[in-house]
Amino acid sequence: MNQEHLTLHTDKYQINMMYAHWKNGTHNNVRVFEAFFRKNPFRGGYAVFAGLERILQYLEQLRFDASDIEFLREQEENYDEAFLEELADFTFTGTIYSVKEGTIVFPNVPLIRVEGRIFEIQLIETALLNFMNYQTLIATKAARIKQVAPDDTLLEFGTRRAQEASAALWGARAAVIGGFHATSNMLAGKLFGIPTKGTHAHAFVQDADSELEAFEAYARALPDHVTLLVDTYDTLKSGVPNAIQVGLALKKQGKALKGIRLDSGDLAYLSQEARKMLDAAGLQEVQIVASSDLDEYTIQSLRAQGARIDTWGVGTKLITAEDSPALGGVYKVVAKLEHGEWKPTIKISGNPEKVTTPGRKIPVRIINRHTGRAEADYLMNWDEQLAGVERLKLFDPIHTYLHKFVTDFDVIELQHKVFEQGKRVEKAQKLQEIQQYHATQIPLFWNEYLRNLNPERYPVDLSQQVWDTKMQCIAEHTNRRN
Ligand SMILES: Nc1ncnc2c1ncn2[C@@H]1O[C@H](COP(=O)(O)OP(=O)(O)OP(=O)(O)O)[C@@H](O)[C@H]1O
Ligand SMILES: O=P(O)(O)OC[C@H]1O[C@H](OP(=O)(O)OP(=O)(O)O)[C@H](O)[C@@H]1O
Ligand SMILES: O=C(O)c1cccnc1
Repeated sequence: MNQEHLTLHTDKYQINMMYAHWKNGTHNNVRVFEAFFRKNPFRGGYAVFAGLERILQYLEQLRFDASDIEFLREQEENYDEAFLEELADFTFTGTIYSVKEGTIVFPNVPLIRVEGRIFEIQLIETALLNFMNYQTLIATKAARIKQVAPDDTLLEFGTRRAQEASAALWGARAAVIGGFHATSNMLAGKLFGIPTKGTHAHAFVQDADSELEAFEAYARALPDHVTLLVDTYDTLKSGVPNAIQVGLALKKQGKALKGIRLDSGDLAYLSQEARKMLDAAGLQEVQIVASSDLDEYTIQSLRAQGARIDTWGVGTKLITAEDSPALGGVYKVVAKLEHGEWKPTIKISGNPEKVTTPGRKIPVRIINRHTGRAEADYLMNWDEQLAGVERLKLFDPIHTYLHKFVTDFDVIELQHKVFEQGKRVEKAQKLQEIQQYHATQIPLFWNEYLRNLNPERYPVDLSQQVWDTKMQCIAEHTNRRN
């Protein structure tokens, strides 16, 4: 995926702003933008950050080629030739700090901080949010599914229903970050090193003269990986008995039937009955795979009903994030470099939740040493220090009278440098390592913040300095208006 040319994968207004800055001589001004989201998806309590790898690949290839320049010339007669010449020499020279993929994250925590020339860092907003928002959404959905079936095998089956190819591929990768074990998408397997898995479709059964012949033919071809789809005609009267016949024949050859797949009907009842039939035939090792519009709700219900399902194939509802189809991540300017100093900048809104938090900030996670659990995320100014602080006041940034003190705590920095003056400084991490890292995040949080249904709001607090700066900025703007 390294070779994708996505420079014009941006909104026209970004290029218009670049042009207006260039025309007015402000294009070299250095600014800081932060990417964050305001509301958790799926009415949940958290999200799982993903999308960074694609953002880094995109930034590495960010050049306007001759056809891009020609297209811009055609699209906008106001663009000067000298501007287009400037674009021909464009490279990204900014510096970026980011949360690691797989990190459990919360609303209003800066996930990515981008610093550099406004000319460059304005351009990348659209693509950066596109990648972050989609992949974070899918990784989160996957994590929610993992939560209800932590010890079962989870297969990503969504490609045919995904919103086109990139979503299928990067969605499969995001699903693995959230805890899925394998994908049916072969290209995702090849590109990202994801294990691939597959059974067969109804078409293969319909193509043969009988279900049994289809099963036998399939087992002859792939004797080491036979999972048979048993619901084409009648699951319990035909599919399972035929699968058992093939399973017993494979056993005689010293091989084994790996599984059967249920794809319709009452999956709780059918899996229980199929389990009994397989066990009675001495095929205890045969696994039961289920698919059919599954998500965390159906899987949880099926498990509560005592379904005997070992492996879940999850497609549409995962890859399209069906019940929460977009994450509303935003990219906001928070500081300007003026005479060598970072000056905070704010966006005021009638909606208090949309007022931005100004300043070049560092997000940290406060871990209680006694419990080993996270107390809150804490946003502080880049030049603030927590080393030596013994008693830290945490207060709610909206209802400031709500506060607590923490005394014995560790501090985890959430962001690290991934791009430095235009050079990638973060190597691509193995996907399995990202998945493992994600898994190690879970015990850091009380279950009340992570549970799927009606979770508590995890505290994301501001340091006194950041809060004071915000109030000052609001006051300055209010005074200017009056
Ligand atoms: N025991 C169960 N409890 C709760 N939900 C179930 C149970 N069994 C199946 N489901 C879910 O109910 C839905 C059933 O879908 P639907 O009625 O469209 O048909 P189907 O049985 O899958 O058949 P077909 O695919 O032929 O349309 C699916 O989302 C499935 O995951
Ligand atoms: O249900 P999902 O979570 O999306 O999982 C993927 C679905 O894709 C296949 O169905 P197919 O395209 O053959 O159509 P179907 O819905 O009629 O089974 C498979 O049999 C699953 O049912
Ligand atoms: O391998 C399977 O069973 C599969 C793959 C994609 C979609 N549905 C099922």
